[in-house]
Amino acid sequence: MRITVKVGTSTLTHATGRLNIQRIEKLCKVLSDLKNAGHEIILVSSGAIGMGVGKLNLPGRPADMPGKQAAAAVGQCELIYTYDKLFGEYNHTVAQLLLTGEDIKNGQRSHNVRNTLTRLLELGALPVINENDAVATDEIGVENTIGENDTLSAIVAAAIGADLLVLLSDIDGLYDSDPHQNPDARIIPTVENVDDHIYALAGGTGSALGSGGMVTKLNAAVIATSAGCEMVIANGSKPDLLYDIAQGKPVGTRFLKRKV
Ligand SMILES: Nc1ncnc2c1ncn2[C@@H]1O[C@H](COP(=O)(O)OP(=O)(O)O)[C@@H](O)[C@H]1O
Ligand SMILES: N[C@@H](CCC(=O)OP(=O)(O)O)C(=O)O
Repeated sequence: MRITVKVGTSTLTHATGRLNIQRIEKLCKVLSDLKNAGHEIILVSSGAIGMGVGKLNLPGRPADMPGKQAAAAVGQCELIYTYDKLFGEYNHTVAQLLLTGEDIKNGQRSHNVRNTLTRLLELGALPVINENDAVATDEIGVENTIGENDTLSAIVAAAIGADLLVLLSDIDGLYDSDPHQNPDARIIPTVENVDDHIYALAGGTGSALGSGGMVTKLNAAVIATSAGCEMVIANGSKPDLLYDIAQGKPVGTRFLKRKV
């Protein structure tokens, strides 16, 4: 299977913004193993701004655009260095792609991105993708904000014909209301159609370092499932779940392919 995995900031970093070493080590180990088992893996990783916050010892996520861009420029270095090191331990070769909205929207450039990704997979490399936050302010999906990787990962999954998109978050899946607001919230195991009723369940981000919340994950589900790619939201604190998800076992929330 061709699997795109998106990992959110809250999975990769502690509340301080510093790298969660145990978490990222486990994630790289499982992804390496899935690759060894014959799956093609594309990783869309957030965390540049979060890690920049940690590395620059900032008190929190910057509110202004230049502050976010500077944090991203610092944090992206640490992020890709860490992936290169950890995947390298399992003999996997990492490739970095930093994309802007223009790279995805513009016909020729999106064609170039698709060609590059396809060739990297043919070569056995593991593409690690993030938005080019240091230069892009016109991010994908929403105007005047920076970096929204839920949508980016769905666009990538659709463009390269992935079979499965997994969004690893700080929560087990889509609930019938935000569990951080409502302790009685219940998880929804399967979604057949992302309609207004489903959108009405989604709230914003639950952490200081995350950015999208559930709404952007539902936008991603629409893009992925319309392109024939199933999508699963699962808890990134347990990377082992990826084994079950790849086998189609019930984990988190699975969004089924749209029927045509
Ligand atoms: N209906 C819902 N079900 C689950 N989580 C929800 C819901 N509505 C809002 N959320 C919030 O979305 C958060 C996950 O998104 P986000 O903060 O962007 O994290 P990440 O960076 O890991 O993607 C959850 O922690 C939760 O607080
Ligand atoms: N591109 C940004 C994060 C974008 C994003 O969508 O963040 P998140 O909600 O943590 O997945 C970064 O690397 O910091």
